[in-house]
Amino acid sequence: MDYNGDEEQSQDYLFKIVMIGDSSVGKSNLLARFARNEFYPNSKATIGVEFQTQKMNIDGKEIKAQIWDTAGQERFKAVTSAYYRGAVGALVVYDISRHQTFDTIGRWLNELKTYSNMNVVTILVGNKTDLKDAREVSTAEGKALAEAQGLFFIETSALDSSNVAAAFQTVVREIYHILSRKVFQSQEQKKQDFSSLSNGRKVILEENSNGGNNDASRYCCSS
Ligand SMILES: Nc1nc2c(ncn2[C@@H]2O[C@H](COP(=O)(O)OP(=O)(O)OP(=O)(O)O)[C@@H](O)[C@H]2O)c(=O)[nH]1
Repeated sequence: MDYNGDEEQSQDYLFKIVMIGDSSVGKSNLLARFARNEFYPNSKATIGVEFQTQKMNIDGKEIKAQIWDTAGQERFKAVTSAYYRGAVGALVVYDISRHQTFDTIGRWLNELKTYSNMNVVTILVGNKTDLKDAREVSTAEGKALAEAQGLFFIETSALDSSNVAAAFQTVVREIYHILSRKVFQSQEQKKQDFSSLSNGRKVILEENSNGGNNDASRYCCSS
């Protein structure tokens, strides 16, 4: 086919997203609300690791988000490096009604930096906004930390559903846009390389749309 930049249309995208944050901030319930529209008022602490694959539509394109949830409690924590391996997005969650869960965000970000090997698209999530009277972390405080650390920011409630889908969509959309830019840039680069090689003659490139060795594949993991 002509090298027209459309070959990515036929690719499937699978993005690994990890959820981190202290115990009981609501990670499992955010995922349950997003993936199944469910909420558990008395959910138990996560033991080990769970994940859900969720189909999403971004810019008319079907994308699968493989969302990983692990225990915030140290004693239940699964093997850290395996949990982070291949992650391209992260939700770092705290509970707006417990300031101590906000104080540990720096530690979670350090862990993310240590174990993930590329620039992970990260959103800071202040959960439990339905607990208005018990709020201990202001929106301004959350926003300021996110800005200082270069993160996206959102406040959510898994209980009343507010902003839950938006939190996941923000991360997945940004990953998809970064990936699209990278694919576009590498295509432009290839075009330039070939036009200089062709010495002005017309060159038609054959591209294998399923070729694994491209920028897109680095953003994906196997299903
Ligand atoms: N009011 C309110 N409670 C919530 C919300 N999200 C979660 N909870 C409650 O908070 C508790 C802990 O929620 P989980 O989702 O299990 O928290 P977690 O972060 O996954 O906890 P670990 O598995 O221990 O890491 C449960 O009792 C939930 O019902 C929310 O948005 N609002």
